[in-house]
Amino acid sequence: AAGHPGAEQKSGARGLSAALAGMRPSLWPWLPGLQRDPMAGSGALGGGAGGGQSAGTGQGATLRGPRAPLLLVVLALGAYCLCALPGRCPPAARAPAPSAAPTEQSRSGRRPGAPDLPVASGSGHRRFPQALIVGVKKGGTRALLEFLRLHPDIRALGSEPHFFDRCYERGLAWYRSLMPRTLDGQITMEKTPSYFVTQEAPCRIHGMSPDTKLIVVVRNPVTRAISDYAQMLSKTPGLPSFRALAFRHGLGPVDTAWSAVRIGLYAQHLDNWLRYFPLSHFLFVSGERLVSDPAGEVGRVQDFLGLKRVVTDKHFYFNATKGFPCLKKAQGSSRPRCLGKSKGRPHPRVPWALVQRLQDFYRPFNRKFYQITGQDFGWD
Ligand SMILES: Nc1ncnc2c1ncn2[C@@H]1O[C@H](COP(=O)(O)OS(=O)(=O)O)[C@@H](OP(=O)(O)O)[C@H]1O
Repeated sequence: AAGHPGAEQKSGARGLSAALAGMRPSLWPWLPGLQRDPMAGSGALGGGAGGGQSAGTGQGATLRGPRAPLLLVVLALGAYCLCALPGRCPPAARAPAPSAAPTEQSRSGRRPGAPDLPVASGSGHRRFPQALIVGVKKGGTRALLEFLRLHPDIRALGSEPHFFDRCYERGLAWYRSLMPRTLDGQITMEKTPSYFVTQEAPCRIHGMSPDTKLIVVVRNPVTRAISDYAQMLSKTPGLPSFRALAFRHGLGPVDTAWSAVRIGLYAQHLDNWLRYFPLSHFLFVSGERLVSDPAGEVGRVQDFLGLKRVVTDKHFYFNATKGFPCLKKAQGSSRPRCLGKSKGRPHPRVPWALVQRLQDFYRPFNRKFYQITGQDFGWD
């Protein structure tokens, strides 16, 4: 059911993606010793195209030999599997044309003269998103999207398409076919939190449209990591303890190879995005304020999108049972609605000493993030 939090597509087949993803380490000038790693284990998959290239590296001699067709079939199958495994990519609204290089016009998503895909039924056109919620996982991305959907000038995809991380081979025509129809002046949006930590995502999104507006919901990286772990635990009850995963050998240094830790290195991920987009294309939303003052944060997002502030405090109430703000009326309904059980899960208890160690670990990254964004998120 599109639009329901339960409809979100979550990670899968990570091993294959990880195996295919290329390694791109690069040193951080301001934090010597830390490397930028691919996010293969974090739900941030290095897209199949890159994977295909990695898998093919060094195979030049073989490709010219008699096994070349077999190898090509294997590579094509691998790339196909990355996007075709059940539950990984949402079905297209209708069969799209095979992937083709987009024209300048089709990239823009704003239909400057050239026709969009023909309208089969309903009104409006399916367009590329002009704005994306690109992260972060467990930041509050679902809440933000559901709040924004109340705005009449926003049409958003309910599920996470994972196009720029997992399904890129399906092509831009396929991606656009997933989008809801919009009338002129309406904004198309989608959210996939793993984009923020996907090495290839900024370049790919820039290729779709360099005008794309990018929204990042950030939350204290320590709480975020614990929230991430709570989600993992709900899916895999026998998981090792938080301590065992977050610290090497349970006692040693913080393990940045663990996705729940690595996702919180916001400054490091942002650095990759800033190679493709100027800072003015970003809006950073505080996950904490989204809970304490949802109308205020959604107000900032509406301003950023150039929309009238239609969603205001009159749309929210605080649900004491849930412990979160909820909507007085959900989109397309006259009834109140809170997010589902997967949002606002109880967190496992993590000893205070470990929390402190993680806070200390993240402090320089947080400071760098505040410095780049010009916003103090108050995590330290
Ligand atoms: N209004 C409202 N209702 C419920 N939950 C809310 C709300 N606003 C923000 N949050 C916080 O959103 C956290 C989940 O973040 P995401 O939606 O980004 O998670 S996901 O990456 O899509 O799985 C979720 O994290 P946990 O509390 O750890 O479950 C919530 O804290």
